[in-house]
Amino acid sequence: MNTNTVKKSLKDSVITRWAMLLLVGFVLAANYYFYDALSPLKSTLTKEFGFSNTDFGLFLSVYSIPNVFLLMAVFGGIILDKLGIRRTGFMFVAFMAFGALVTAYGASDMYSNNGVGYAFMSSIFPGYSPELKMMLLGRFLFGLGAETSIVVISKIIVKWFKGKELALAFGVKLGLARIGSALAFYLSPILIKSETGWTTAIWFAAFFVTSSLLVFIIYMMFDLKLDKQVKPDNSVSESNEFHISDITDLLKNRSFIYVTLLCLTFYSAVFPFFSFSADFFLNKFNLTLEQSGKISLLMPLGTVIFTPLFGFLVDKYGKAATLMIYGSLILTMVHLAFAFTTLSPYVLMVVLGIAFSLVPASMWPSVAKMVDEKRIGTAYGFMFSVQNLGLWAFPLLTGVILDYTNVEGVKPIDYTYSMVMFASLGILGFIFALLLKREDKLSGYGLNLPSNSK
Ligand SMILES: C[C@H](N)C(=O)N[C@@H](CCCCN)C(=O)O
Repeated sequence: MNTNTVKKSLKDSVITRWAMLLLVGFVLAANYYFYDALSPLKSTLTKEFGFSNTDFGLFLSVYSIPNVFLLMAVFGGIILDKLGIRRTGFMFVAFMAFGALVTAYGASDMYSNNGVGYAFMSSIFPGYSPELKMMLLGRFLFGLGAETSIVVISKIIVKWFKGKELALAFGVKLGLARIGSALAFYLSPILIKSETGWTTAIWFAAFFVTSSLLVFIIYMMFDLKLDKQVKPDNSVSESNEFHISDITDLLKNRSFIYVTLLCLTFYSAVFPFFSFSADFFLNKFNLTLEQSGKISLLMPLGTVIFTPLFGFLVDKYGKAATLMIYGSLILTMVHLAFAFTTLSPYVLMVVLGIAFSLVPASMWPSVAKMVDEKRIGTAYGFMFSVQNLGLWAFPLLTGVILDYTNVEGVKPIDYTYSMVMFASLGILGFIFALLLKREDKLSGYGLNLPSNSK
């Protein structure tokens, strides 16, 4: 045998590694679809179950509770680095599917007609409707699974693409996720009119997530095969002891702290805004639900094109740290324009899509430069838990601000103060992006260098 022969593995095949990306991209698209599927239904939920703005904010934010207060994304990341991709991925995608089904059940007639759990939910916290409580439980379980499954998928991308087209792969993966979001804003307003009743929109979303569990199982077979090729002794394949120093080392890394704070502020100005956006356009521009849903979906659709494009540019030319600064600045300007002008929401949503491509396409691959691959699950998990603090607090705060600054039942709802809050988050993100770039000159991680030069 020629010992100089370099053994090729599955990940050396371009077709196989991009096919893997499509598989996990499907799981991610289902995840994002469900996350957003109920946003265009805000007014329907008010009509059917009497949801207030705050109730709706609570429903959105409960997704983040397991990740912030139980540190599930951190534990998920640690479990991932210890148990490996297959076991952790299966477990958390299953949680996500179960949570989605429970949410749909909570909105269904089956449940309202004294179904399982109805009597119990009616007996606790009587100030809230039993439907809201069951849906909150479902979204809680969904959030518990969804965030860690994104961490798992991120590690899968690093596993197959590190040293190759990493930033492009992250960009395409995010593009697939955003197709899920865009589809939600397009399909939900259509599905609520279905003959089988408005809850069809939620059941469809829940079955989409459930089907992604099957797709993940297919991915697991390839993952196993790759591990057998790369590490013949599979028994030790991805096992890794967790040390508390894994977290303390991260906390001592200033670049990591700045990127985490940027992640917190930037995403808090995007996702919570996006969840309210259909209702915002409907109220500010006096549109129908379908029209406003179509404006909302322009942002994720824009990112489908721009995120892979910026990912490709970051791989080739670098400049990730600089692009994060531009992205935060554009985000701030768009929110100010939403607050104080009547500029075309179509144009502004596309511009927001550019901002929402610049930062993710540069930020996530940059983390892989700061952290050892063996600890990438812990690092992403930590970032997600911090980020979820914002994804918990800001939808809730948006709902509270709306209820506080508007008279109940009076239309149109005024969103100005909420938009100012989102713009302020954009400014904070801009400051953290500047600090990150300055720190990079000292740390030498080379965030502004092309992907294959580090
Ligand atoms: C919401 C979720 N925690 C998140 O941050 N999603 C990111 C993608 C994260 C990819 C991490 N490698 C997004 O931009 O959607």
